[in-house]
Amino acid sequence: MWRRVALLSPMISSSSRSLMLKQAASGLKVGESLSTDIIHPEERVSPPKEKAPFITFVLGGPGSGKGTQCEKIVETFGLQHLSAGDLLRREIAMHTDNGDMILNLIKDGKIVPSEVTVKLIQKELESSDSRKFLIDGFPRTEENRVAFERIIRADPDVVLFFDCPEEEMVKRVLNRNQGRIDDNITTMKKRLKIFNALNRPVIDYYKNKGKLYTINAVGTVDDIFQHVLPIFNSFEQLKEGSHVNPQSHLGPSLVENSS
Ligand SMILES: Nc1ncnc2c1ncn2[C@@H]1O[C@H](COP(=O)(O)OP(=O)(O)O)[C@@H](O)[C@H]1O
Ligand SMILES: Nc1ccn([C@H]2C[C@H](O)[C@@H](COP(=O)(O)OP(=O)(O)O)O2)c(=O)n1
Ligand SMILES: [Mg+2]
Repeated sequence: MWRRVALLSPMISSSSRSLMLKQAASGLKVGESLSTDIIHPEERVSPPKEKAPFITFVLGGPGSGKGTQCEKIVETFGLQHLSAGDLLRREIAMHTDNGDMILNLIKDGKIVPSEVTVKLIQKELESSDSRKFLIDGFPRTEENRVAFERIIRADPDVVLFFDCPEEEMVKRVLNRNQGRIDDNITTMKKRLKIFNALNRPVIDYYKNKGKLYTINAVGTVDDIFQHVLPIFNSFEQLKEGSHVNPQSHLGPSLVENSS
């Protein structure tokens, strides 16, 4: 579990980490007392080097098909899907302390404070046994992005951007039929404005870092997935343990890595 990865957990201070390591080295369980605090360099144990988890951010306007493509990626490559929107909607459904605040923001097409969303994502990451994640609908703002870096202390390996014309996104959202409070034309117009103002800078940020894969999100679900496949196929660590043997039907030239 991620919880065990001291390197990625800002909640474990370096001093308590070193205490835990000393205790592990001496055969004591965490929590049992240690008689001395002095440890000689030659006695130091290195922490086991766990590989950082593989993180994909999935970006795109409302209705661009993020959730739909995530389902297909999960089926093929076995990544764990974390939808920021689903996590927030779960807070509303569970009537948590933040539930009403989240409901009002979502109804109005606005973005929930980053701290709230990142903490929800953090809980999921830390309680998961998976080592590869699809974080869908996040980061939606530069503030989201910076909060993730500060709290989770990790960077994405891949950033997918499903590029879809507004007209098509509006059509899809109005036909989504999932009973969502924000699937109406008034909220959708607000969401598109916020997407253009706040999500575009995040997309540009990852483009400049060479991590952005822009995918034309118009076409059938299967056609679009054919453009997603080669991206994930190019990462060896995703092939191990994937649910099916992923076949790449397209050459990489059809995927635009906008670096
Ligand atoms: N390629 C596509 N063509 C037509 N409709 C699509 C396509 N991909 C998804 N949809 C539909 O559009 C709606 C929005 O898709 P969804 O995956 O929820 O988008 P997002 O998560 O980006 O908001 C859903 O009803 C979905 O079934
Ligand atoms: N990082 C995020 C993700 C979603 N939200 C809120 C605001 C969004 O309009 C809603 C719905 O997000 P969701 O990703 O489910 O929406 P779409 O699938 O793109 O239609 O949740 C947020 O405040 N911050
Ligand atoms: Mg979605």
